[in-house]
Amino acid sequence: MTIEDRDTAHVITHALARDTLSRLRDVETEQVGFRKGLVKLGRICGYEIIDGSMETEYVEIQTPLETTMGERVKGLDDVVIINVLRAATPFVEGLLKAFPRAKQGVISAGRDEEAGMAEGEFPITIDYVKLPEIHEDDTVIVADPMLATGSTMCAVLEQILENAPDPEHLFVLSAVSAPDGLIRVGEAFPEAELLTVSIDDRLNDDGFIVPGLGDAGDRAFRTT
Ligand SMILES: O=P(O)(O)OC[C@H]1O[C@H](OP(=O)(O)OP(=O)(O)O)[C@H](O)[C@@H]1O
Ligand SMILES: O=c1cc[nH]c(=O)[nH]1
Ligand SMILES: [Mg+2]
Repeated sequence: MTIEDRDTAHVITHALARDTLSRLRDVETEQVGFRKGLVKLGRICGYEIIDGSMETEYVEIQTPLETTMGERVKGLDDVVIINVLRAATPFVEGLLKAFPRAKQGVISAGRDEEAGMAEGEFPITIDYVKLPEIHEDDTVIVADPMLATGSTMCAVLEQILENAPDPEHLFVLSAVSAPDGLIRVGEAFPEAELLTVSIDDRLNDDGFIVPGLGDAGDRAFRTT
C-alpha cells in the first residue's frame, strides 16, 4: 500500500500517481493529455483505495487444470462514487475502472468566482443533485480533483450526509489539495477520510491552489 498519513490527510504516494500528477501540472499538457491524465489518476487512486481499505476473502477456484484457492476483494458492489461536476468527470471515469459496478451520484457545484473569495471561502451554487441510496455498509467516494478552499466539498458533503446514514467509509478524494481546505473539511466533517495525491503549498489571492495545476475544469473541457 502506498498511502502516507499526514496531519490533515492521507496522501497517495504511488510512483505512478506522482508521475501522472506531474504531467497534469505541466502547462504544456493540452486538453486530451490532461483529460487522459485525470482518467489514469482516478484509476490509480481507485486501486489504492482497494488496497488500503478493502478486505479480501479466500474462495475456491476451479482452473482449467485443478481446484485451487484464490482471493477476491470483498464489498466491490457496495461502492458509491459521487461525481462533483464538472472537473471530476474524467477522474470518475478512471475510478470506475477500479469499481466498475459502483453506484453513481452526481452533484453539480460551482464556485461563484465573480463574487470572489471572502475570508477564505467562496459562495457555492448547487444546481443539480442526484444520489443513489446510500447504505451503512457502503464505501462512499466523493471525487473532485481539486480541493482548494474546501467550500465546494463542504457544500457537497452536506447534501450527501442529509440522506446517508453512517456509511462504512466516506472518502473525499482529490488530486491536488490546499492545506486550508483540508483543515476546513476535516474540521467540519470529522467522519470523512481525506485522501489526496498532493498537499500543495497554499492558495493564492484568487483561491487557486499553488503550485497546483490551474483550472482543472477549464483544462479538461477546453473552456478557457
Ligand atoms: O475548494 P474550492 O475552493 O471550493 O474549489 C474547488 C472546486 O473548484 C473547482 O470547481 P469549479 O467551481 O471551477 O467548477 P468546474 O469544475 O465546473 O470548473 C473544482 O473542480 C472544485 O469543485
Ligand atoms: O486551483 C484550483 C482551485 C479550484 N479549482 C481549480 O480547478 N483549480
Ligand atoms: Mg473550474
